Amino acid sequence: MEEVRASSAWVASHSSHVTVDSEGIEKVVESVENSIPKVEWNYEGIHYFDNGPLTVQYLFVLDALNFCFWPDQELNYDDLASGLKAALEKDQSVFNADRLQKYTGPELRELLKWPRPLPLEDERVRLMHEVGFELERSFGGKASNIVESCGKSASKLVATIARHFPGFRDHTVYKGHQVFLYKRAQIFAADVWGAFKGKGYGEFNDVGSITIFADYIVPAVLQQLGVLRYSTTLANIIGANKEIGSGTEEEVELRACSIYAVEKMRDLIVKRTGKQVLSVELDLWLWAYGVSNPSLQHHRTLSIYY
Ligand SMILES: Nc1nc2c(c(CN[C@H]3C=C[C@H](O)[C@@H]3O)cn2[C@@H]2O[C@H](COP(=O)(O)O)[C@@H](O)[C@H]2O)c(=O)[nH]1
Repeated sequence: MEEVRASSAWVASHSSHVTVDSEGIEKVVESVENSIPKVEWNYEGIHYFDNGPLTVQYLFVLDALNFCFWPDQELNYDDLASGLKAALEKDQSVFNADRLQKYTGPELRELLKWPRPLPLEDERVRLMHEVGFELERSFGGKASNIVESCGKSASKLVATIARHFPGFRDHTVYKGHQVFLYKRAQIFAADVWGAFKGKGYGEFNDVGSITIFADYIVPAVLQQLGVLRYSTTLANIIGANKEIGSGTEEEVELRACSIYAVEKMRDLIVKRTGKQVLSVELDLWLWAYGVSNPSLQHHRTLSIYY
C-alpha cells in the first residue's frame, strides 16, 4: 500500500481545493491520544459470520457492491450488509461463482428486499458478474482461495484483487500523476481481518500497511474536526449538495488528503504516546462517528469505487 500512501501525499502537497491543517491534526490528536475510541468490527451486528470460507465469500461480494448509497436517501451500507446476510442465511448458494454471473438488476433488488432500483444498479450487477467470472476462472470459485494465496499479507491481498478484478482498481490521474486509493480492496482486507479477529483467514502480518478507506463519510468527518479545510468554492458546492464529477481535482483531493491526513494523525499519535495505532482503527472510529451524525454533509460523486 506504499503506492497509496506516496501518491496521496503527492496530491496533498499539490492540492488546490483541500488543505490538511497540521494544527487541526495536533488538536484532535491531543484530545484522543490516550483513549482512541475503540470501535468493534461489526458493532452493529449486521454482517454474516460463520467462521469459515462462506464468510469470506460474503465479504467479497459485499465489498464488490460497497459504494454509492447516497443517491437513494433511505439506502445505507447497513441495508446492503444485512440484506446480503439474510439472503445467505436463507440460501447458502446465493454467492456461488456460477450464480454471481447470472444476476439481473431485479434479482439483486429481490435478494436485498429493496423495493426500487438501486443506485448504479447496472454497474452493481456487472460487478457481480465480473466477480463470479474471475473467481471461477482463477480461484476455484472461492474468495477464500484469494486470501489463502496471499501468505498472510494484506498488501499482497489488495494487489492481487486489483490485478484480477478491474472493478476494484480504484485509481485515477491527478495533475498528470497516477494516484492509487484502493478503497474497496483495502476495506475487504480489513473486513476479513476484523471479522476473523486477526486469526485464521484474518491473520495478516502487515495489517499496519492498510490506509484508511477514502469514501464520502471520512472526509466530511475530518473537515468537521478541523483536520481538513476546503476552499470557499468547494465548501459551497458540498453545502449545496451539488454533484462533483468523478476524477475531478476536487474529488481526488478530498479522498487523497483524507488518507494523507490520517497517516499524519497516526504518526503523531505514535510519536507522542509511543503506542502503535493502526490506520484501520482510526478509520473505524472516524467512520462510526460520521454515520452516527446524519447531519454531516458529504460530497456527492457518482462512483463505483466508494
Ligand atoms: N471509511 C470507511 N468507509 C466505509 C466503511 C464502511 C463499512 N465498514 C464496516 C465494516 C466493519 C464495520 O463494522 C463497518 O460497519 C462503509 N463505508 C463507506 O461509507 C459509505 C456509506 O455511507 P452511507 O451512505 O451513510 O451508508 C460508502 O461509501 C461505503 O462504502 C468503513 O468502515 N470505513
